[in-house]
Amino acid sequence: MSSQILPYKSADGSTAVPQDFQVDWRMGFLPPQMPLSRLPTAWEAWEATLDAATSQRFKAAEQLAALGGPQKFVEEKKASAWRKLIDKMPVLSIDNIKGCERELRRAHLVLTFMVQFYAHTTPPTESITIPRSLTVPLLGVSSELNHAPFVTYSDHDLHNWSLNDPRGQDAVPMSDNIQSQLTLSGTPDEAGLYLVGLRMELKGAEALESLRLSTNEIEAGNNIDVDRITTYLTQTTKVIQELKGILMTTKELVRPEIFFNDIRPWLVGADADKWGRKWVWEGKEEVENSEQMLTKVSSPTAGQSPLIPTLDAYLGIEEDDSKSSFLDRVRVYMDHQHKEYLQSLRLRKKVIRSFVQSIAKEGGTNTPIVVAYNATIQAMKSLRDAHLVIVTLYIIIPSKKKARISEMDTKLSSVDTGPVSGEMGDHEQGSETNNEHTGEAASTVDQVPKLLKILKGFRDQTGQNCIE
Ligand code: HEM
Repeated sequence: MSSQILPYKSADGSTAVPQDFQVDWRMGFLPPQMPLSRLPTAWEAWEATLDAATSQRFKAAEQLAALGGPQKFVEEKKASAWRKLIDKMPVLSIDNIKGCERELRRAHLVLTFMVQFYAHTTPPTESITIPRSLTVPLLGVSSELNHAPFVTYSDHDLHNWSLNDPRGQDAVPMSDNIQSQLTLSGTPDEAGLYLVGLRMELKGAEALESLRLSTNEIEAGNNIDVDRITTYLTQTTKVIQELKGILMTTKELVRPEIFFNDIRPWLVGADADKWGRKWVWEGKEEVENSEQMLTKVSSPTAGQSPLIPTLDAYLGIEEDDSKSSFLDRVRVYMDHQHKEYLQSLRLRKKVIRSFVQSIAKEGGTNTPIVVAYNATIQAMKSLRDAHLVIVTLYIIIPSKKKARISEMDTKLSSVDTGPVSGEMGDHEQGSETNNEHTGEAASTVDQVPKLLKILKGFRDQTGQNCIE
């Protein structure tokens, strides 16, 4: 497949030719080549140990907290046996995959999934110590990739797919032919969750291309074809409307209670442990710059996708302080080329918007290009409306329900089944906002107004960018 790197201007506005920003005209932020489904045999120990975890369908400690009796005992025993395998696993060298992007991406996915299995099957009464066999290669791989040493949207979506029919790469529409490779919970709902992201990335690539072409034409500055740019904007609007439709298919593919109870607990960050434990990373001192890397350990979220912020940036949507600080927080989890690409667009002058504004000044807001631009802005606002519906269904309602149930349990029972005394106060790495990603019930219920305020703020601010 041919891959085209998008033209790029550096932050100071000078033209620069990127070596590789890994943005493909057809795949958008997905890699144009199918991600590896297995590492070479030298790293088979990792693949086999991950297989052992996925095939046993472990339950996370948070899920087990709701169980009792023999079932809980059996679950804890089988996960503990698996963790012992990891403890004994040798520290495999990554020297032979240095410089090999696909191998490094697969290694990052495999290692971060094993870290999540290891940490989240550790009973609440024990501390979480990620063994050297995972810490050292994970930090090494992350350093090579210049990526956070934690599971990110880039892992579970961008670099976690295969084609149902590899021969149908061109014959079958990609979005019908694509599926995710790995899940943590083993549920079809988790595969569905990742599929929605994959389909949005694929569809979104079409809008990125239209906006790139518009920007280039305006920047070139000679004989700008206003009708053509109007058409590009109309095409972009249509794509954004389709993105909304894809986002809403979450309701068909993912059951809210499965998301909240079975998927979410596996995706909780190291800075948001339910029992306030601080994760220990054994062997981290063996890897240069590990302390700095290990500050990037928050829960993954589709908010880490560069797609929507890149569309915002191309359209010149204003960022207030809240939006800027949100983007600054999530961009550290993006693939570094995507992060740089997004950053360059955010810092660049608003090429399309300024052009449309200048036409509106002369010709008024009924000019076709102004009408087309405003329709695109409205479509972005409407996409955010749909996202709010999803957040309400998948996080807000279930977290309120869970909080109600635990409140009733507390009233009914005098037995404390919660954290071991003394553990709660040790939440050193935590931050208020980190739980928002996965909707950690106990705290999210208190944070619901804040989360809604932020997301509604982003939605309303988008709408205010219509040219009047
Ligand atoms: C069940 C599905 C989803 C849930 C529960 C969900 C939840 C959330 C939450 C809680 C936030 C705000 C807090 C944070 O990330 O720290 C957020 C933000 C965001 N999410 Fe989602 N999300 C879902 C699917 C998606 C998908 C598929 C996309 C698109 C690729 C997406 C794009 C975004 C964006 C761009 C933001 C930043 C806010 C904005 O720009 O308006 N989300 N999401």
